[in-house]
Amino acid sequence: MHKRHVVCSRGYSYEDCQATADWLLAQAAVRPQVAIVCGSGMGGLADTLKDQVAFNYKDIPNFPLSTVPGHAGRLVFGTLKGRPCVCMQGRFHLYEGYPVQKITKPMRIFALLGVETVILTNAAGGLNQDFKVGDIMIIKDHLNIAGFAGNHPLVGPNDDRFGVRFPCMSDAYDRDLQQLALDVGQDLGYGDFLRDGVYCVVGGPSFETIAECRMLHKLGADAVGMSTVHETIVARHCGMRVFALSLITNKAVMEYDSEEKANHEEVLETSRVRASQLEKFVSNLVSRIKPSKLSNS
Ligand SMILES: O=P(O)(O)O[C@H]1O[C@H](CO)[C@@H](O)[C@H]1O
Ligand SMILES: Nc1nc2[nH]cnc2c(=O)[nH]1
Repeated sequence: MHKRHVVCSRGYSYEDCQATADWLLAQAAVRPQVAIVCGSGMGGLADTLKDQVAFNYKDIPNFPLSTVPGHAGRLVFGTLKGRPCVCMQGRFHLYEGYPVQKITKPMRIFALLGVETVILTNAAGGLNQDFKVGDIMIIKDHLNIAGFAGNHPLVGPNDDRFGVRFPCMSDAYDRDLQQLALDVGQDLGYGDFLRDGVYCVVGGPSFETIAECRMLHKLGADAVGMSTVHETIVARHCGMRVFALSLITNKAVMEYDSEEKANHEEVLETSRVRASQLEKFVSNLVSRIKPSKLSNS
């Protein structure tokens, strides 16, 4: 094989991830069981953690930097309803110019910190015509269009210490956690705006054309965004359970006579409106997740 075809693992290797995990373990006393990734405008989730120890991404060795408005760029350790957690206040996206291995590296670091469950949140455009702006969609499956073409986070040499070469993805989103989330949503009185569906990731940063929205909907997607799927794949590859949700921040434009135009300001505004309900939803969910091993934090 020619050299230029080899995906280099420098910067993303097991040893690189271990070095960052060791640095974090030396700085923070909390031993997180749950990791939470905040979607666009949802960084307030991290502020709900108690007894916080927080790091700016720029101060964490070998960590990427956040460049998107609504993604602060802080890793926050603390407890949520007594459960030790770590929260990414700001995630990384392909369109920021990072290789897919880099945007997913935090998942591997979380696994090495001892995290068992990852909760991924995102802002997404609603393709399902029954969805309304402000709905919360529990993700039951995904479409990884970029992955079909080879832009996949597990491309490159496989390190068996993380996981197997060919991981299964038919159980990517933990079914027990989906049911638990439905129960939590019902208990909180969120039934009217709680949905489930299929999330499709695109590369971005442009929002979709009308023809693209129609195509994605026909392919079976209920919501579209530019994140989450890569993180799910890497988290599952290294053995963590995944729960993911989309906040439907805007309706995908599907008609040529529509005056609607997708924009990031509307995305952030919808996140702001639903912020406190999302925070309640996630903290109640976290408090009801059963740890598979006892914590020593
Ligand atoms: O997926 P999150 O990080 O919530 O962000 C979503 O919102 C941004 C577009 O407004 C894109 O980055 C899209 O992926
Ligand atoms: N690709 C994409 N990402 C989003 N994030 C929030 N809304 C949207 C959307 O309509 N499309």
